[in-house]
Amino acid sequence: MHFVKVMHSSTKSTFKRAWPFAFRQFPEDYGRPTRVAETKAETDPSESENLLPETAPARYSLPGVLQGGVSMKSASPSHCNMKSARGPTTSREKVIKVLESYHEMLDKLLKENETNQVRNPNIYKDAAIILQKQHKWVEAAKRLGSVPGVEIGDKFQFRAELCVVGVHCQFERGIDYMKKDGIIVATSIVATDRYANEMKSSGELIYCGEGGNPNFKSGKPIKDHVLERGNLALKNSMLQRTPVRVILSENCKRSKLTALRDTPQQKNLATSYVYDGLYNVEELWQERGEFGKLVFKFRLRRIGQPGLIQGFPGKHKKVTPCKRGPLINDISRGKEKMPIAVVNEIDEQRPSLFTYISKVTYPQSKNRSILSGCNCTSQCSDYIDCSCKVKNGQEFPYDNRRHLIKEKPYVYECGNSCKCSDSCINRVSQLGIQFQLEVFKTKSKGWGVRSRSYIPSGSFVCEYVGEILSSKEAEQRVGSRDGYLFHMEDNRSDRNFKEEWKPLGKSHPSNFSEKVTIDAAQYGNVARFINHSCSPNLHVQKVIYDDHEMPHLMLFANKDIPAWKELTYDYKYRLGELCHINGNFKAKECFCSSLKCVGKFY
Ligand SMILES: C[S@@+](CC[C@H](N)C(=O)[O-])C[C@H]1O[C@@H](n2cnc3c(N)ncnc32)[C@H](O)[C@@H]1O
Repeated sequence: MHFVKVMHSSTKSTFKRAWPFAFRQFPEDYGRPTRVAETKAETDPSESENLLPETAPARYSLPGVLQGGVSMKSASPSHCNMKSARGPTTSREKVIKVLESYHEMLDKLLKENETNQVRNPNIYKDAAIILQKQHKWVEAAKRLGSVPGVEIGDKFQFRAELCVVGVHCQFERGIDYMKKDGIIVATSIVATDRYANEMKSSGELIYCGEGGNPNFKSGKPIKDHVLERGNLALKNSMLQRTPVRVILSENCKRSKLTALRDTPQQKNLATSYVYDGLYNVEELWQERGEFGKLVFKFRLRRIGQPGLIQGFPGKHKKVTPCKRGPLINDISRGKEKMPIAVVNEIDEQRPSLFTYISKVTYPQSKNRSILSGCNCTSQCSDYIDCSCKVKNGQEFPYDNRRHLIKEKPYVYECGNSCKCSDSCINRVSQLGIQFQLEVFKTKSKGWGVRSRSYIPSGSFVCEYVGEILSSKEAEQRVGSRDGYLFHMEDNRSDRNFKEEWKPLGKSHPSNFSEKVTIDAAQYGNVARFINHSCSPNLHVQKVIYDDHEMPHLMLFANKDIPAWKELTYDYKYRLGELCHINGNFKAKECFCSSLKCVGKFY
């Protein structure tokens, strides 16, 4: 069990509070987080971004009792002629009226904007703000519970429409909140498919908290989520048992009319928002997100209401390709920096048992002196004569983004005996896995591996880790577990390799003459699940960085790899001479489905 402390300060005093957070290790489940057993709600200092005043007392609508009594499911003005001759009287009519006003204002602003050279990206928000200033929004204050006149299934075209009808009064933030009895509680959330939100068919929503998201334009660093603002409000909603309105968003084709005014990028895709009713927050926990930082996850369950919409509306593929939750949250059991989930959408099978190890234990070198480290005191890139650079053929193998520049017989990274700093440009693969990998069940190749995020070409992905076997031991194991054997040939007799050592004015120590095999059947890491492909997106690079001479087998991306694409390498790398060791090594039918597939692999 371990504890994560989340600190925040109070507005009234400077006292700081530590919030204990518990994760239980399930032997069969590799660390599913526990329910947070906290009973006291906490206050948040920063509420300046709330758009509506909080003067009115918190009002509840009983779950299931929706006001207005109108059965129409579209609140869009173009679909509704609910106006009374005397002006709007029912809540539903008020909602429709304000949406009409919003669209009129938007049309006006869009027309004015047509002549401008630079398009105003805030036009949708501006239209809503003008109406707010004219006191035309339906609600004068934020409220808890359902909004009179808005029905489950009502669809909205713009985020700003949610504000004018009072369903969700934040233009950009996913979580809206208000003060109730001195503490902040969530009023509504918008679950978009941009973040790792997941809708379960049972009316259960796993919602990713806010903050720390990447901003590629500003280059701001990605941070851990903090228990403040919306995240704190959702936690308080759980403790106070207050309902939260849920709005689901989907990407959809824009209407022809709107598309006429769109920029080319906007033309095809737009988002629409569907009100899905009231939910209770049941549980929260922290986990590593897509970018390796800690994120808050909230489990919300829909309160029994009519008009249930199951799941995100329309096609909703982007949230996660796996509709079922992970079978195992982290198969490495904390041994990697990032958890590695195991998912299976094909059947009920779990991966067979093995011991997860994150490092290969190499025998100690007899010839330490030759591979001694460099003397650079800060970054090796600052030194022309860095001895590690010389070893690499007078050039660093990695560029400034730490991407491998080209495949080489061997790469020499700075190691323990080097004097340079840990952030040296020549330490890359030894830092371990940097992308959120996932083990998943494939249709025809057993388990496979994919990344939850995009991997740029040249990035280090993972090491092939397992037990070190001598040739003799390997021979004995061929046949029984050849699927996990990786034979490492000593190609230091290669011409290229000899060339690399010329600048050092000596020949390479060759006491690594023995052929070595890595067996990942019983002891291994995520790489043991990576399948073969005849047109792979990874390649194997031998990397030396410790003061022993044996190379590490490092897998690098050999092309840009989109998120969720299966990671593969060509098994020719791992077999070398092994298939000739004995006749038990049989070719297997290849199911890689690449156009270049040769039908078989070893
Ligand atoms: C290192 S394991 C890869 C993980 C394996 N799929 C699993 O379920 O554990 C190698 C084995 O995966 C299967 N495999 C890998 N690539 C394949 C491919 N392209 N076509 C068919 N089977 C493949 C073969 O059974 C092979 O012996």
